[in-house]
Amino acid sequence: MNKVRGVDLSIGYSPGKPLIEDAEFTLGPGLHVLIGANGSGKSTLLKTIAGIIKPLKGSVEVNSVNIHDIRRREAVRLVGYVWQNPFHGFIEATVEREISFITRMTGARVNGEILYRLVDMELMDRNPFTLSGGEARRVALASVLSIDQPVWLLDEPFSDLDYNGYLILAELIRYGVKNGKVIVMTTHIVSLLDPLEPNTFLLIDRGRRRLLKGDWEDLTDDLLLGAGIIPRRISCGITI
Ligand SMILES: Nc1ncnc2c1ncn2[C@@H]1O[C@H](COP(=O)(O)OP(=O)(O)OP(=O)(O)O)[C@@H](O)[C@H]1O
Repeated sequence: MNKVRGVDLSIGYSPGKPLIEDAEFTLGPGLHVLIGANGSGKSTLLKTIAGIIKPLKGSVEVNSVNIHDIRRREAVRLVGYVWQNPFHGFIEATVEREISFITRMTGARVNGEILYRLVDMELMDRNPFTLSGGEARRVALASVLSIDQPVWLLDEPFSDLDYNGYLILAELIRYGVKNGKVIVMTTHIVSLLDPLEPNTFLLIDRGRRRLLKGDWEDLTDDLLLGAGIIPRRISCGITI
């Protein structure tokens, strides 16, 4: 069974100023939604779980392996991390090379169904830096997730997508959950996630530098507003 564990985990960029302190969590197969105000540390936590940033304290275990103790190519085979701004990750001159980079790096096989669902083949010869926001998002998702890792970390994956893109990604997340993956994704719009019936939420309490975990059904507008996150009923408490 796939599993991500945070053990006595403190994260951030400066030992004197952690973003999250002493977190203990276990995430099993299913969809887990990471929420928090701007700058609270969502991307930093995903990058730490992916093995890209070292924790200030403690460790991250993915399927019982310390993600910071293994080689980069092994970590990438285990955890697919799709970054927040698609253009920040592009390095190749064509979409085709961008998508095949991960197989050249890891030697892992591509799951064609994931790839072809996300990317229109007509884009293959294009320069990735010339793509529209939604096209770039789908290429970025395909360039990481096409090797079908057991753990997927998605940083605001629905940004830039139109309704068709939303449905394709939603279907991919359902496929991942059905196949026992641990999926952690961030969002600022929790109502987009309700149709996917997430298992849990992880909420970063910025003031206390804590990571709170709960069942998705228990994520109320009061809790969201208290943490500075957009509530489901957007009219709550807004005065313009
Ligand atoms: N490389 C870095 N060095 C130093 N500080 C950083 C670095 N990257 C991010 N930060 C800071 O760490 C804090 C958390 O950033 P992070 O990107 O994890 O937040 P976030 O919750 O994902 O925010 P948002 O909702 O705005 O995307 C911010 O104050 C940010 O300025």
